[in-house]
Amino acid sequence: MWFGIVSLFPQMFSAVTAYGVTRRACEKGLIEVHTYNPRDYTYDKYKTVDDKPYGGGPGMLMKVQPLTDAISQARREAPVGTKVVCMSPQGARLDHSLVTKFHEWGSIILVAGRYEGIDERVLQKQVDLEVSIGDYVLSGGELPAMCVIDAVSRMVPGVLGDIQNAQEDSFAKGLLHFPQYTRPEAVDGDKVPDIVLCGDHAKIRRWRLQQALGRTYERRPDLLRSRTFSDDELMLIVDYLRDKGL
Ligand SMILES: Nc1nonc1C(=O)NC1CCNCC1
Repeated sequence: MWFGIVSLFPQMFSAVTAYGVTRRACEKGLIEVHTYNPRDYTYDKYKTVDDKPYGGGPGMLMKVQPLTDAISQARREAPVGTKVVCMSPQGARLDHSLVTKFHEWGSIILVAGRYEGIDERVLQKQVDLEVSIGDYVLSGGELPAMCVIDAVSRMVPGVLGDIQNAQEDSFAKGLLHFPQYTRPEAVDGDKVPDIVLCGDHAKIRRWRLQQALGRTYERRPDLLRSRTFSDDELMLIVDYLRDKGL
């Protein structure tokens, strides 16, 4: 997977290239992260990348030319046809299906804006899709871009080492994750559920499915809206709710 990142703070991306799963993925050549700094595409003494908004208003906007030239350089180095995604609260919400789509693309250019925003003419002419990680405003698009890099990289075969992990990821199944436990078996009298210790993997799988279904029903019923349930799954949810006195 090829990532091109347009950002005024390329050093921030060491958070994904120098740590953990994504670091190892870079070292193994399973992912590539290339950065393009608009400030390197300025021609004035002060390397100006921002300016005041026409019509007044708070803050500054990122100027067209440095940003466009940085995106153009990313396009030149990217695989032919690589799409450009801008991280923005005005975008489509990032979810598992978008992450899957980005992985299927094989390459992506991510624009991480700063300041109040980006001149609309860049969005209209250069950006294929705006994507948001949530309904709140951050200081920059770098952290959202790193969320995309991390989530998409986990889908690349070999990155997690055990392909099952990605398939097991809760949202891969459209459900929240079941509760998980590790040693010790009891903490201040709080014991790991016996079912998890029983050694019967079929029973454990069934209990985990019930927990995932029940939790999703309780906490994120929106995720279940378009899901069709088997009779068995419906019974699992009913039993879950009964066990919790709901
Ligand atoms: N939420 C967000 N999901 O993606 N990007 C988000 C964001 O807040 N971006 C900032 C918006 C203000 N300008 C700097 C970038």
